[in-house]
Amino acid sequence: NLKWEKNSLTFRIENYTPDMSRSEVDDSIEKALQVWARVTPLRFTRIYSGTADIMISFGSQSHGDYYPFDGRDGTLAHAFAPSNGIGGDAHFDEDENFTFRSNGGYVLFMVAAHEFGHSLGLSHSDDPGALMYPVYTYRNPETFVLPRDDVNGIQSLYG
Ligand SMILES: CC(C)C[C@H](C(=O)NO)C(=O)N[C@@H](CC(=O)O)C(=O)NCc1ccccc1
Ligand SMILES: [Zn+2]
Ligand SMILES: [Zn+2]
Repeated sequence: NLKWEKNSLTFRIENYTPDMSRSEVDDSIEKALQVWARVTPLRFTRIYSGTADIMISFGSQSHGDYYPFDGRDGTLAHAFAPSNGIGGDAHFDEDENFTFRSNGGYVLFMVAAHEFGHSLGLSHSDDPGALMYPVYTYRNPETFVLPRDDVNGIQSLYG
C-alpha cells in the first residue's frame, strides 16, 4: 500500500456536475474527506487554483487519462493511489446521476468517500459491509459511520 508521507493534504474541485448545486457538491466532497480525517492525523485544505494533491473532477468517456469511463452505471468513478502527479486524484463519471441526499441516483458523498479511500492508499475490501467494498450500496449520509474494516485499513497506513 502506497501512502502519503505527509499528513497535510490539499484538494481542489476543478469542475462541477450539473446534477447538483455547487454547494451540494462542495458539502459532499468536504464531508467525504472528513470521514477519513476523523480517524487519522490527516488534514485536508481546499485550494482554488494550481495543483492540489487530490484533484477532483467530473468527466465522461475519454477524459484525459488511460481509463476512459463507460457511460451510465458500470464504473462510477476512479481514483489514483498516493504519488506525485495524478496520484491521489479522483475522477467522477459525468454520465452518472449524482445526488445530494436522495437515493434516486448515486449519492456523491458515498462515492467520494469510497474514492478518497483509494486516494489515501486503500484497495478494495472483501468485507461486504465495508465502504471499500467494490460495489456501491446506498447508506444514509446523515447517519453514516465508517465501518470497522475501513477504520482498521486506514489506521494501518496512517494510525
Ligand atoms: C475497477 C474500478 C475502476 C471500478 C470503480 C471503483 O471501484 N472505483 O473506485 C467503480 O466505479 N466501481 C463501481 C462498482 C462496479 O463498477 O462494479 C462502484 O460502485 N464504485 C463506487 C463505490 C463503491 C463502493 C461504495 C461506494 C461507491
Ligand atoms: Zn480518470
Ligand atoms: Zn473502488
